[in-house]
Amino acid sequence: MARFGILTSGGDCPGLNAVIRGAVLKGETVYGHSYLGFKDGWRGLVEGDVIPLDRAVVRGLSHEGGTILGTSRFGPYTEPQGGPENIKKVLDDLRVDGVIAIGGEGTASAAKRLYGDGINIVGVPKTIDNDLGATDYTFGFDTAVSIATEAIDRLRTTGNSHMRCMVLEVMGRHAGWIALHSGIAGGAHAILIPEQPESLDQICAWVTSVRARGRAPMVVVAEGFKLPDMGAAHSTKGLDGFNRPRLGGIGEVLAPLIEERTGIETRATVLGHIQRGGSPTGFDRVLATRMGMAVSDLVADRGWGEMVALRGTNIVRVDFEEALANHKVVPQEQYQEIRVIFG
Ligand SMILES: Nc1ncnc2c1ncn2[C@@H]1O[C@H](COP(=O)(O)OP(=O)(O)OP(=O)(O)O)[C@@H](O)[C@H]1O
Ligand SMILES: O=P(O)(O)OC[C@H]1O[C@](O)(CO)[C@@H](O)[C@@H]1O
Ligand SMILES: [Mg+2]
Repeated sequence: MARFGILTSGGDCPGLNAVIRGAVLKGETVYGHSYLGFKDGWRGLVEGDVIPLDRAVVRGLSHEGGTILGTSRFGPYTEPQGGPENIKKVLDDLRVDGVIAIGGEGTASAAKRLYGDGINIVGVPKTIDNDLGATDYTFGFDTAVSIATEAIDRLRTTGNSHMRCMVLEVMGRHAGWIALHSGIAGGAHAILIPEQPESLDQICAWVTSVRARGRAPMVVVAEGFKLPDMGAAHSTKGLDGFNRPRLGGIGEVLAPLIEERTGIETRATVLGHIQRGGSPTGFDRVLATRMGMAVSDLVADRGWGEMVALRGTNIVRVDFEEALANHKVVPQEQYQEIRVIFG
C-alpha cells in the first residue's frame, strides 16, 4: 500500500487542517493510501519526526485554525542533518513514497530544489497574503480579510465617537492584498500598500478632507508600506527564522506623523497574528478541502514536481517552475480603481 507524508511549513494559515483532512479522507477512501504527518515543517522530514494521520485523527478538522502538524521556518538544506541524501534515507526508513508540502513561496522554493535533487514531492499553496501567482486565491486570505474587515468596522465606531483618525495596520510584506480587500470592504478613506508609495502630504490631504466633511478618517496600511523617503519597510523586531527582517509597526510610525501634521487626534492599531488565528471562513474551508482532495489525486498519479492551484473555479496542476515564476502583487490598475475615491 502506498504511503505519503504531509508537512505544513512557513507561517500558519486558517485552512491548513482542512487540506490535511481532505487529502487523508480522499487518499484513504478512494485510493486505499495511508498517510503520516511530519511535525513542524521541514524539521519533521529532516529528523523523521512523524505522527500517524488517518480518518480518526482528521475527524472534525475542517473548521479548526492552525495546523495539527505544527509549522516552522526550519531549512531543509541549511540545518544540521538537512539535504537530500539524509531526507531520502528518512523516507526509505519510514517507507514513505512521496511528500506533500503545504506552504508559501519559500516552502515551494525548497520543494522545487528537493524535487531537483530527486525527492518525490508535490505542493499545496498557502498564505494569508494571497501573493502566489500560480493560484487565483490561496486559502487563509478570505479569513484574514474577514477579520481585518471586522476590525475596521469596530475601529470606525470608536473613531466616530471621538472624531479621531484611526489607522489599522494589517499584514502584507510585499503584497497589499489584505489591505486592499479589507479596506474596500470596510470603506477605508485611504489604503496604503507596499506596491505604491504615497507621500505624507497626500495621506494627510486625504485625512483632512474626510475630517472637513465631519467624518472620522479611517486609514488601512499594510506592514510593508513605505513612505517615499524610506529605503526599506519599517522593521524594529530583528530577523525571522529565515533571516529576513520581521515587519510591523508602520501604523505606529504614521499615526503621530498624521496627528502632528493635521492636528487631528490619531490612534494606531496593529492587527498582527489575530489575522492568522482561529477558524477559516466557509470559502477557505471549501478551497482548502478541494485542494487537499486534489493533492491526493496528484500523489496517486505520481505527479512529482507539481502543485495544485485554483484557476477560476477549477483546481488545476502547475509545475513548481511555473508556480514560482510570478509573485502576485496588486496591479497598478486595481489600486488606482479604488484610489480615486480616497479622502
Ligand atoms: N529558496 C529556498 N531554498 C531552500 N529552502 C528555502 C528557500 N526558501 C525558503 N526555504 C525554507 O522554507 C521555509 C519556509 O519558507 P518561508 O519562511 O518563506 O515561508 P513560506 O512557505 O513562504 O510561507 P509564508 O511566507 O506564507 O509564511 C523557510 O523557513 C526556509 O527554511
Ligand atoms: O509568523 P511570523 O514569522 O511573525 O511572520 C509574519 C509574516 O507571515 C505572514 O503572515 C505570511 O507570510 C506575513 O504576512 C507576515 O509578514
Ligand atoms: Mg514566504
